[in-house]
Amino acid sequence: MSENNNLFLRAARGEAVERPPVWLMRQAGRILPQYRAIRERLSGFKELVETPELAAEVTIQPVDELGVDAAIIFSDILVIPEAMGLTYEMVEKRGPLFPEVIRSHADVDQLREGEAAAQELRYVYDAVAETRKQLNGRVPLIGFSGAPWTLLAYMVEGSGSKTFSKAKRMLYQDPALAHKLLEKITSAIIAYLKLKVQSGAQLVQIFDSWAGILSPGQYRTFALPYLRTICEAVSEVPVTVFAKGAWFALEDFSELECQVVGLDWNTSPQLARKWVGSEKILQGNLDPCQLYGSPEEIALRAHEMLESFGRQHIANLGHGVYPDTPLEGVKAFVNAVKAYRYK
Ligand SMILES: Cc1c2[nH]c(c1CCC(=O)O)Cc1[nH]c(c(CCC(=O)O)c1C)Cc1[nH]c(c(CCC(=O)O)c1C)Cc1[nH]c(c(C)c1CCC(=O)O)C2
Repeated sequence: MSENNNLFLRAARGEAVERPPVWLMRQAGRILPQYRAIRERLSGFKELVETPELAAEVTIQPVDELGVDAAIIFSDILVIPEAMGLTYEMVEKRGPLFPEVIRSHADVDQLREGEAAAQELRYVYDAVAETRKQLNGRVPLIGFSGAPWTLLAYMVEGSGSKTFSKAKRMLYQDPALAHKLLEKITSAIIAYLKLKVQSGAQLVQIFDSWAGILSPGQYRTFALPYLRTICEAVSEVPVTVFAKGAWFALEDFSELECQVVGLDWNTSPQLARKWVGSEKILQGNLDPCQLYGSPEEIALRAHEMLESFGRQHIANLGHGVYPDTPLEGVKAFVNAVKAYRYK
């Protein structure tokens, strides 16, 4: 079947579409039995990320299995810290771990930045090119990166955390050090995203997963200026900014040079539209836990969501799909969106 579906890109560019496109954050992963089968054969998560043929294979799995309108390249936001010089480990059932973390100006001085960092990630560009080749126009391919603040959070904290208090402590005790690190991260992200686009990524999404733990003032100081720089620098393709928990910054996002703003489930579509303004496309935002419900209930809630967003919308969950979500629930969501038509 060689169907060419560019609904997602048309919607992201603000063109008129017959229904909203649908995809899910974290669609390539443990919800799919096909993914788990490949994962079990391998030494670990990093082997999958660093082998372009395998990364391409799992990137395309949700397109085949779920019928989503976009693919997102299988990788991780932590490849950037690693390219800068901080190796990460993915510990089974516990998540990311950085054996070495950033504590001082000397630590930051040693990190690679910009093009030098981005050149370390050849395996990602190869995976993007391979995926585009195999997709052969079926659906557009999304590239992504972590946002500067979220990457700083991992590089200073060293692992996931409820509070990220070590990372936040740096913002209060040594803001100059934080800014120096954020600048280096930002230059690496920009070079990385440009190479990803050159390799075939057709839209890029910036994940600011830990936006919601900053106060509005801190977000304006330590996150927004760097997001602005990235959005201005990456003008080749549409850009999506997804800052989880940052409802307080939605008004600021209206001024970013991005086309799409991702929303978590804590924000109502109406309020988001009011704050973000009429220009941008909104993406989201069903509660991932809704997919534990019955298929009928999921279809009903998806329909309600689509009605309250109206046009200029890309359907998604409000965060990544949880690994233990029944496939039946995921499919009920995707199919409900695909059955919808704008009036
Ligand atoms: C914060 C963050 C990370 N990684 C990512 C984010 C931002 C999105 C978000 O807020 O959820 C982004 C990411 N990570 C992964 C993708 C792949 C593409 C997709 O969305 O389908 C994407 C877009 C694969 C992955 N990244 C990871 C997995 C699971 C690892 C496995 O297969 O064993 C996958 C499929 C591991 C990972 N990677 C990360 C954590 C905290 C973990 C452990 C928690 C978990 O297990 O989900 C860091």
